[in-house]
Amino acid sequence: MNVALLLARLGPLPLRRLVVGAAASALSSAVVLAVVNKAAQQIADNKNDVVNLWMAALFVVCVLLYTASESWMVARMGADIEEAIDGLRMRLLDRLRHADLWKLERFGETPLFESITQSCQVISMNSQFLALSLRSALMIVAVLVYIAILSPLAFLLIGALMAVGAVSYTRLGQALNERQEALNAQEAGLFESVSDLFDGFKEQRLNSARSRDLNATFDRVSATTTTARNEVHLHGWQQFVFGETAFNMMLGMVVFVVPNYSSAFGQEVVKVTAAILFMASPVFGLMQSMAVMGAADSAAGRMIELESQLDGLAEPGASAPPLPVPEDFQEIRLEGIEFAFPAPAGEQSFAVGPFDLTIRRGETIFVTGGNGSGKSTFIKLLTGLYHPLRGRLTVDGVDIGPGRQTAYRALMATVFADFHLFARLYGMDRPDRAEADALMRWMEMERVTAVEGDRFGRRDLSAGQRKRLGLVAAILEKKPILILDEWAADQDPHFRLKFYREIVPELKRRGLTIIAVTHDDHYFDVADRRLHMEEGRLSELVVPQGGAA
Ligand SMILES: Nc1ncnc2c1ncn2[C@@H]1O[C@H](COP(=O)(O)OP(=O)(O)OP(=O)(O)O)[C@@H](O)[C@H]1O
Repeated sequence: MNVALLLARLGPLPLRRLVVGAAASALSSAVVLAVVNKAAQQIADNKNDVVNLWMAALFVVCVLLYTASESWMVARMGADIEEAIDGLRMRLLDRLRHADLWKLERFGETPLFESITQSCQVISMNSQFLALSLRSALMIVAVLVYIAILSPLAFLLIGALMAVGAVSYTRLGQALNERQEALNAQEAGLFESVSDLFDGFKEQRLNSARSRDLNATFDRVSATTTTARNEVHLHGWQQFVFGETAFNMMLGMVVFVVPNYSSAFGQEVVKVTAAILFMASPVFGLMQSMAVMGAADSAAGRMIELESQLDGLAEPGASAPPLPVPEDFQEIRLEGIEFAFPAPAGEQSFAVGPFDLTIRRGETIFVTGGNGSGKSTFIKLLTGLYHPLRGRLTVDGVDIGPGRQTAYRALMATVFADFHLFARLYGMDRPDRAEADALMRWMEMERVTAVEGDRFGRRDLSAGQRKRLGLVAAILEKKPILILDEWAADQDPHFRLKFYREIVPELKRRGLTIIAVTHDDHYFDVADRRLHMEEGRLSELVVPQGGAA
């Protein structure tokens, strides 16, 4: 039981509380049955309707005990399961924050997103059924014990019928689970197609052939999802009807089979029949909650499995004790650094390096090269986001091993080509108001939005405007190294000129080491050095002298 495993992570107390609550609830309601049967028999034996007040008092106590234990158990269980989900969700997010970029890219974000949002919801909505299942199961056991006391033969026959029924019911449940898994896979496909529609909305609106083709795919995926869902409903009902039939068979056995083998049974038949009817609520409750629990349980299983998968995505040496890297470094050196993307079968893998390079403090370095030549991959290696297959990275001769990765990355502020503008300026407590305003004016953004506290007032901006805010945030970080990947690609000619002729030189004057990937050959003269990438190989080219536009 994955939900129980999840609960067990909080320590033994929640599971103990669950068992105690379920046992108290089951026992008190079984005693209610025994008291009612006994009182009814007393009235029948005495042939009068005098009420036994002791019995009445015991009845009231048991009903109150049942109500209190049931309410307490479900409320506690809800709180405990929410705490367990919160703990697991935070562990998943923590592992995700510390995941290795390259491994994460290969893993893909869909299972993570699905698990952290939908699975938590499914567990949270259905987990109280674990308490109800346990209570129902214990109640069935208590009633069976009561039947055993009344008539051992009836108990044996009913017990045997229930055992056979339970095995068949579980088998039907397994078949249902397989169909549920198939449905989950179909729904994931549907989700992917809908994401495609959102992500490519403009493209499909402009091209009716593409739109029709996309619709045909929806049609197919939606139809197979519907068939899978129908299968699940059908098997769910078949399982339920089987359960009801087995229950009716028990009643029939009590009145049509047991009396043939026990002459004394005549005195207990009414009580046993009442006991079986009393079992209807826990039996059907158990059947229903098992079906619902299946979804919660497989969601919990997915989350637990994802947790261990995320363990596998951890950065090599992530647990090494953190070591410092000098902020006033003089040079970063790459020696024989190599990296390769594994290729699908039959295709050639893309490899970069070996890179042998020294970057001196305060230099402005442009990285140029054609599309797909490996510039972004080089930047990911330089920033320590990708780990080289071979080679070493040093800062002032100190190896950037696992323990120094965090301090090394902390030297850099970046605006990647696919950068994300965060909702808040995370990691910056209170950016200096005057400095932030001056930067907004420098980026010619003061009429568009402003830094308000620790966030930008607006984020619904054009690609070029968002890049300007990204640069404001990067400068506010006050890191000695600034890394920009095709920053100016989205800028208009006026601001592109300003960026290369004014902003970059001023940032260099302030002492920043700037490494910028660029295709803007009009401005290559701005750099101190130009590194050129071709098919994963880096060479240094001569920088042209002086330019005006
Ligand atoms: N996550 C990845 N998985 C597999 N291959 C990748 C991955 N990222 C990049 N590549 C491959 O590496 C090569 C270089 O990609 P990279 O993004 O470094 O090029 P680039 O020079 O920055 O290109 P552009 O100028 O178009 O941005 C590409 O051919 C691409 O197929």
